[in-house]
Amino acid sequence: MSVALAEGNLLDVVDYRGGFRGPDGEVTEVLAGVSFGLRRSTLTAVVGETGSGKSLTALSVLGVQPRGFVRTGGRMLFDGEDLFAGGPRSFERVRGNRISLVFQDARAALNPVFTVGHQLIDVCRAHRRLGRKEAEQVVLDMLERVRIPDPLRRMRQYPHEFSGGMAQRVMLAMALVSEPELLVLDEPTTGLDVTIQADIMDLLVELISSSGLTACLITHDLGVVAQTCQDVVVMRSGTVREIATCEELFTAPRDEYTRDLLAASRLVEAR
Ligand SMILES: Nc1ncnc2c1ncn2[C@@H]1O[C@H](COP(=O)(O)OP(=O)(O)OP(=O)(O)O)[C@@H](O)[C@H]1O
Repeated sequence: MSVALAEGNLLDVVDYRGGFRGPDGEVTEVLAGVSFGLRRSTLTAVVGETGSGKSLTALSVLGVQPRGFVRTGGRMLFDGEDLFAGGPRSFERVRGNRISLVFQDARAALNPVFTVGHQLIDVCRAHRRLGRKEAEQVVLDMLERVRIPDPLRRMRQYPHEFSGGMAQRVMLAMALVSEPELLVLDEPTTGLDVTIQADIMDLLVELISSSGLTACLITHDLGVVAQTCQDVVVMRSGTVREIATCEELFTAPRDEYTRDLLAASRLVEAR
């Protein structure tokens, strides 16, 4: 599926292709021409069955594809600049800075030997020119914004002292402390209790709308998509099957695969 580049998109993924090299040296394509755009200040969901290429696409936006992945074509236009054309340096310049990633396993992403405050302050100072005291204040404010109770005490604690939901809030704070323009969220609430998932999604929606962020949410949960997202990209087998506004997708899906996906999700809900 091809898309016209829309004026004003923060990110355009254009005919992005790639795969993994097998023992015979041949590349087996798992992304077979992915194209979609992210409108500014909009939350876009990327949905699709397991193995459809959602995570690989998301990781590629940050230039952190898994070892063995080979790009065979396509462009990644961030704010008009083709990140691939500039090589690894282009990705290094924007990663963690203008583009942040939150993924599923928050505690695995935190370093167990440093306090949470120490890690957040380090990230803050790596991306913003702030003195230690100023960075501490920014981190404290951010922990409040992600609704961590008693943030000053929490800053002195280690990751193992945080529950899964609280650790995910810390990851959100870490992603936001550099004031990114684009936030990529890869299954950010999978593995958490249902009520905590809902809390985190509420928080995300509030942060996104209050800060004008552009965000891309990879998820299996169509219920979450219906409640939170404005745009939806449906992927299957390394291709984009449908791009629609959330309203269009749920009321008048155009693609047969989208209709199957919606029907399967309703079956799960009905159980
Ligand atoms: N490191 C790897 N080595 C080989 N193949 C891989 C690797 N990572 C992903 N793949 C393959 O690439 C394809 C796309 O994977 P990807 O993780 O992007 O799917 P996904 O849509 O995010 O799935 P899920 O919803 O299960 O996370 C799959 O067929 C997967 O098996």
